[in-house]
Amino acid sequence: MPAVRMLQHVVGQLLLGPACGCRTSALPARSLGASPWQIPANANFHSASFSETDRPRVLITGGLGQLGVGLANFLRKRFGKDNVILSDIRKPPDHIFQSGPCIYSDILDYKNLREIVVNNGITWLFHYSALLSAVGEANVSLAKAVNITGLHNVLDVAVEHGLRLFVPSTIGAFGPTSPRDPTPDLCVQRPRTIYGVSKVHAELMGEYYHYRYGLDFRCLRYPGIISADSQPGGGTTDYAVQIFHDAVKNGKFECNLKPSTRLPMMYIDDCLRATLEVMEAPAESLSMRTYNINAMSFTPEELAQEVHKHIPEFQITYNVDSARQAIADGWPVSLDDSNARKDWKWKHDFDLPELVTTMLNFHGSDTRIAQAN
Ligand SMILES: NC(=O)c1ccc[n+]([C@@H]2O[C@H](COP(=O)([O-])OP(=O)(O)OC[C@H]3O[C@@H](n4cnc5c(N)ncnc54)[C@H](O)[C@@H]3O)[C@@H](O)[C@H]2O)c1
Ligand SMILES: C[C@@H](O)[C@H](N)C(=O)O
Repeated sequence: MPAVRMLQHVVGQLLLGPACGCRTSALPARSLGASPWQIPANANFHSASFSETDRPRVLITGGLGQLGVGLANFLRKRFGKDNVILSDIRKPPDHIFQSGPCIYSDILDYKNLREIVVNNGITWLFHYSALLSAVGEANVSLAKAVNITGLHNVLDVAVEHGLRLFVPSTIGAFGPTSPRDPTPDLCVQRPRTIYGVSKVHAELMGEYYHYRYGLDFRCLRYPGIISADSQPGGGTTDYAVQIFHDAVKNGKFECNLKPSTRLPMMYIDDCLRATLEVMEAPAESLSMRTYNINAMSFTPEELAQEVHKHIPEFQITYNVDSARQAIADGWPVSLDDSNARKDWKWKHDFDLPELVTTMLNFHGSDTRIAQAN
């Protein structure tokens, strides 16, 4: 067989994969330089090579946003302070810098990402960098770069170094033509935000890399996440965090969504626990690689009523932001997370009353401290 045809044949076989449906181990071109078909004899790109008895060495990208610091604290309790590296392009406040390893990393810089993974022996990567729904619409070209090009860099580095990779998806990965109450794991996904489009892309690319290259990709679709000690980064569900700050500080809150806008929400402790649980789940228990997780759904009106039980003078007014409202109107009302509950025993702890009590206690005690000083 002439050399060129022989090469075409080899590449063709690699692209088609074995008839049995087993995973192929050809890597994307960037991982092996110019010759994608030169696979080393001892290549093992499955994270099964990672000994389950060892503690993972963790990198979190975009770690200085609403969720990353909480994730780092949570993982450090389990795996040790120095085994979890926070990274971001932002400068950390002193208390975060002193709480454990925290470094600069721009996910658009592939070489820098690879250097961090190699120099620190990273085995697990949590990819949190993103532009959220509202800020993404305000800067589509940056959102495309961070959410899509950044993801490509992370996928390639993860496959090249056999990492276990977690990428969060979102309720925003669904759109107005998806079934909305409840939204199943597998259904029409036609989001109308760049954020949603980039997250569907992330789900599909991660799953493609899993089946094509054996990447240990794991993904959860988070609801709107509510946290007490961190500020949200420009999403549509931000009102459900801000309401607690304003209720405690001013006794009133101006909401940018309509009173009847029902969305899926989750307290951060449940979100972080779900994230670790899916990362620690045995691969054979995962019947899919992207799961919905669900906790509670409420409207601004219902949230305000619950806050009112604790702060009787609390008042809510509405000044609807049409851009955010349009986004929220196309999102699910609740997620069907029965697959997560069945496969890896997911169960949420916080419903609306516990959420509100916890959030107000947190802010209330802060306020008392502030007044005492
Ligand atoms: N917060 C939620 O309600 C929610 C819900 C669903 C999914 N998620 C997902 O969880 C992840 C974390 O969310 P979050 O709320 O912490 O987001 P956030 O907006 O608060 O933080 C994102 C971080 O990414 C960083 N970043 C931006 N460009 C970067 C770059 N080029 N390189 C490295 N870092 C960069 C930002 O500096 C920021 O600190 C995101 O992927 C988000 O889509 C969040
Ligand atoms: C839902 C979630 O992805 C984010 N909080 C947003 O509103 O954009």
